[in-house]
Amino acid sequence: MHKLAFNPSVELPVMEAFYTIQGEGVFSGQAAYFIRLGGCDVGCVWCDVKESWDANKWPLTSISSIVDEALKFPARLAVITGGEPLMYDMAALTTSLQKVGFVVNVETSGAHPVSGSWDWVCLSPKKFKAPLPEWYAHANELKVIIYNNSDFKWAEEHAAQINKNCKLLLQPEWSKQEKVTPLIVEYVKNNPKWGISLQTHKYLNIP
Ligand SMILES: C[S@@+](CC[C@H](N)C(=O)[O-])C[C@H]1O[C@@H](n2cnc3c(N)ncnc32)[C@H](O)[C@@H]1O
Ligand SMILES: Nc1nc2[nH]cc(C(=O)O)c2c(=O)[nH]1
Ligand code: SF4
Ligand SMILES: [Mg+2]
Repeated sequence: MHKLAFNPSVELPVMEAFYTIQGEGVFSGQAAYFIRLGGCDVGCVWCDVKESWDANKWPLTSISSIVDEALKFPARLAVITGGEPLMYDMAALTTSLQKVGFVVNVETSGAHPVSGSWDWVCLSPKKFKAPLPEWYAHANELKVIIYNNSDFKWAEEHAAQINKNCKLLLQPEWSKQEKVTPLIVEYVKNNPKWGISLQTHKYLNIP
């Protein structure tokens, strides 16, 4: 195991934190404070936030100041994303946010072990580094990115292992949306256990 140069129960590399509307998934349309942690080793070729990958680029920020900033906005929904937030032990960040009244959601690939106290888990499995099976019990939302036709099979492989209460969503990869969105529409009509998730913030031109 790689040893971290910082203590994730005290501080974390924060690329950015911003108040916006959750654009994707079940919470789409809800005001939320996003905390984007630096660092990811999954390497998705189509990742829309590749600047996040190198954790060393981003300032170590104390958990208390992350929480203080979050409290400046009226919503009490926090979304932890990245990068891959589960690169780090999420216990301190999540419990600190919950203690002051936040509902705490995560966006994760599931490629790293479960940690943290989550109110809602969006699991978005990646072919580039598959999720650990322990995530299937924790996921509230399985959000599979469709980049090409082979991703429908990948989606079903994870749906077969997920807990029965988990929402199943297919989301077009942004650069391939014109090509894949019609395929997703037909797929969902034929396989109604799935729903569609769009990156609505990109249409709204908000962060
Ligand atoms: C940037 S990732 C960060 C969190 C975590 N590493 C993950 O992949 O779930 C946030 C969400 O954006 C999705 N995403 C990333 N790049 C995308 C793209 N080009 N098109 C559509 N969704 C994308 C991911 O699948 C994930 O659900
Ligand atoms: N508005 C907005 N909604 C989002 N949902 C998931 C995002 C992410 O990058 O994790 C994201 C994001 O970057 N912006
Ligand atoms: S796991 Fe998430 S942050 Fe990492 S490369 Fe893939 S989409 Fe980007
Ligand atoms: Mg995003």
